[in-house]
Amino acid sequence: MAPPEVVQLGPKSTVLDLAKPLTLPNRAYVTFLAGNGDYVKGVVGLAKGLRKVNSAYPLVVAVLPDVPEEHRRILEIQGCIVREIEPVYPPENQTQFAMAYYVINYSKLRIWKFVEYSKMVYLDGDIQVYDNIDHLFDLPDGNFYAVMDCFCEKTWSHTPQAKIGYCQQCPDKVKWPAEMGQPPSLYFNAGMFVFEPSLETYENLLATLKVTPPTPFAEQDFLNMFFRDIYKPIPLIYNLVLAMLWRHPENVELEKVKVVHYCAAGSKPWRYTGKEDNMQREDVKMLVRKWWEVYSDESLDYKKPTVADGEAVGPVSMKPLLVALSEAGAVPCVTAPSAA
Ligand SMILES: O=c1ccn([C@@H]2O[C@H](COP(=O)(O)OP(=O)(O)O)[C@@H](O)[C@H]2O)c(=O)[nH]1
Ligand SMILES: OC[C@H]1O[C@H](O[C@@H]2[C@@H](O)[C@H](O)[C@@H](O)[C@H](O)[C@@H]2O)[C@H](O)[C@@H](O)[C@H]1O
Repeated sequence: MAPPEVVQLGPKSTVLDLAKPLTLPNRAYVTFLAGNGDYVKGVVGLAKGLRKVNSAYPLVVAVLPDVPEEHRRILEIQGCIVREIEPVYPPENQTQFAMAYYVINYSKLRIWKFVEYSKMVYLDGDIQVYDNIDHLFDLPDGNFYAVMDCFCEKTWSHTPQAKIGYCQQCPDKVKWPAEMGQPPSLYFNAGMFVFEPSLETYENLLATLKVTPPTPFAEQDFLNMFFRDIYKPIPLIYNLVLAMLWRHPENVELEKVKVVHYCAAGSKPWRYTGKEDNMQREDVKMLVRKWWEVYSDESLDYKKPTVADGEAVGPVSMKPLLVALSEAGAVPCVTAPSAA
């Protein structure tokens, strides 16, 4: 079976027509925060990680009403743009089909309403960015970009693919049997994706959800169904689902990974105890330490820029404009982030 076509990210080449007015691209990273628990630490870490890699775009945090004012203030002090959203619940009396813990994740769908942005990169709060990924915003419009997930963890034991040992990460190891029909469509992890906010898409998402019974992986299953025709896999360096380290080490070149997703049981750095399966692995312990190095680094705390600093006042950086101008040869070179 031919390996899935994974979008390759080549060097950026933008020719700018200076005759046209230069406008800052309205782009942003976005994450989702629910509850009054400790996920706020994950989001603070993400905000500091994006700053450490000189991301040109702000971080929007979509918060549910149950996120306390104190947590919202912490995020604003870290330069985040905090936006309250209403929860999204799947059809009544059917939520027992979704893993209860995931039902709240349907609320992620509200970010399609953020139409003041033309392109956004969604990142879960348990994700950390260790290398600049701004070039993802330049991927062609009209598609949904995300990294393929893995079906091998126990959380997938309910699925036909897990029952026969099939995984899209190694489709030739256990081939999908012809008698079971077509293999499952390529399936992405919904902890990270590149998308274009749109009211039309948003309305369509909610209308479709109303007639779609929940399934175990909640909004992740739903988004995979909804975007299956325009889903384009991108390399796993943009969302290393931690279990890939022990499930498919042959697919992982850890030194090239730009984004780490601490989604394996016990791997959330801010509550790490090392007691769960695989949590004593040297690579896991190194990645948890790496997360804490960013989270604890006070030099990465947000410092409100002033006009005197030559930066825009507020969380929007001048970098996109400077990069654009330098590519047009209009100002001394400001290097755009390297492509993957
Ligand atoms: O109590 C919660 C549970 C989830 N989340 C948000 O929803 C995302 C997805 O949930 P989780 O990380 O638990 O899913 P995983 O990727 O670990 O399966 C988190 O990263 C957070 O951004 C949250 O803010 N509070
Ligand atoms: O609500 C469903 C969630 O589904 C996904 O998490 C899963 C998935 O990655 C599995 O493959 C892992 O086995 C599992 O541990 C992990 O929790 C997304 O990361 C998360 O954002 C969210 O959409």
